Amino acid sequence: MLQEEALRKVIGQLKDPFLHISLEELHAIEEIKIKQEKKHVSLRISISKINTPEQLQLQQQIVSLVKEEGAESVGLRFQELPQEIIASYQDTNEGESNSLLSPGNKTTFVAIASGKGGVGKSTVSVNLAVALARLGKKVGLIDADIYGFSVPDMMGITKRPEVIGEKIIPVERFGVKVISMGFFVEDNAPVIWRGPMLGKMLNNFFTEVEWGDLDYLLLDLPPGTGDVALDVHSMLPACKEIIVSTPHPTAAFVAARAGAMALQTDHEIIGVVENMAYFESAKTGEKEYVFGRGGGEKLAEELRVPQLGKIPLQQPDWNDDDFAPSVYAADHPIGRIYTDIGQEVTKLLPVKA
Ligand SMILES: Nc1ncnc2c1ncn2[C@@H]1O[C@H](COP(=O)(O)OP(=O)(O)OP(=O)(O)O)[C@@H](O)[C@H]1O
Repeated sequence: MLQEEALRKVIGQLKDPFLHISLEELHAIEEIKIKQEKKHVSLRISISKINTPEQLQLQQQIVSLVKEEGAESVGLRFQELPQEIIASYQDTNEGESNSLLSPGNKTTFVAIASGKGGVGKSTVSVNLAVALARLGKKVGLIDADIYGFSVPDMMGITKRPEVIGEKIIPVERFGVKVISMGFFVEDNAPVIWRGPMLGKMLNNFFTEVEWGDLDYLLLDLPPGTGDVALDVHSMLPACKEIIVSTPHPTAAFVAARAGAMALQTDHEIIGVVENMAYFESAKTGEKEYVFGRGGGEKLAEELRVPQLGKIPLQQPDWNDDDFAPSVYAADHPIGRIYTDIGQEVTKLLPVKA
């Protein structure tokens, strides 16, 4: 009697002729159908390149192994492995050539920084990433706020990244490819690692993650001017920066410190976003400047950069079917402001050809 499990085992040991990785590891055996009475086995197998002499050779090996298991006839169909899986193995085989950190890479890095916590830096990072994706750009987002990761929850991500071969596949949400420390700790446990380990973790986010082609990779930095911000500065010398502040003049003063550090490390600041700028009454349309006024202007002036936008105080309309607590819909007034900021970013930092 022909057994599917036994067939999977013997075929799984064969290797993809180009990647030299076993079919089992590649999850390449897509389908096995057995007709016991006719002793017929039909198979569907994925490989990295089809219609080649190597495919023919593999075909012969499979047919003879299946016959050794007792089959009298074998039907075999090949299909191509998904591109991201092929790329993930090619990357590890060909070293760092496709890495985001390699010199020829066309991705523009944009770090979102703030002088202190709680000003809405993560909210801005998430919504700017979504806005750029809505504008048709290929966007990645690294939640580099390694101690205080919040991006997965904010975007309503419940999945965890898949690991294929030696590569991590980012989770895609609203068209944005996301990686967060939150994916790699159990039960929301706080992260107590220190400097060097964190630097390594961040490095892994660049080298071990299969990002594919990206126009923009946004980094939600931890607040302040700590280790991780420094690591980003040294790892990504060409990284651009957006500074988020609240309108209070003191907040702007603290944010200027993050700005000063960016300048010291030659990171170009492209602009300032003032978050929680005002509260607009739904009834009268009157604006109340709850957290003060003028901080964004002051900061922009001090750093000699434009203000990219002012975001009022308001929560997104939560949608129970597609819950993402911090993502504003495209037609929400704040969603539109983010689209404008996204457009401004694409003008200041055009996609590299
Ligand atoms: N424009 C806004 N209107 C209403 N609530 C907001 C706005 N921006 C941010 N918030 C809320 O403020 C809180 C802090 O925001 P967020 O986590 O983005 O700040 P953060 O600067 O990244 O903080 P931390 O650096 O401490 O992680 C969150 O609860 C968020 O939902």
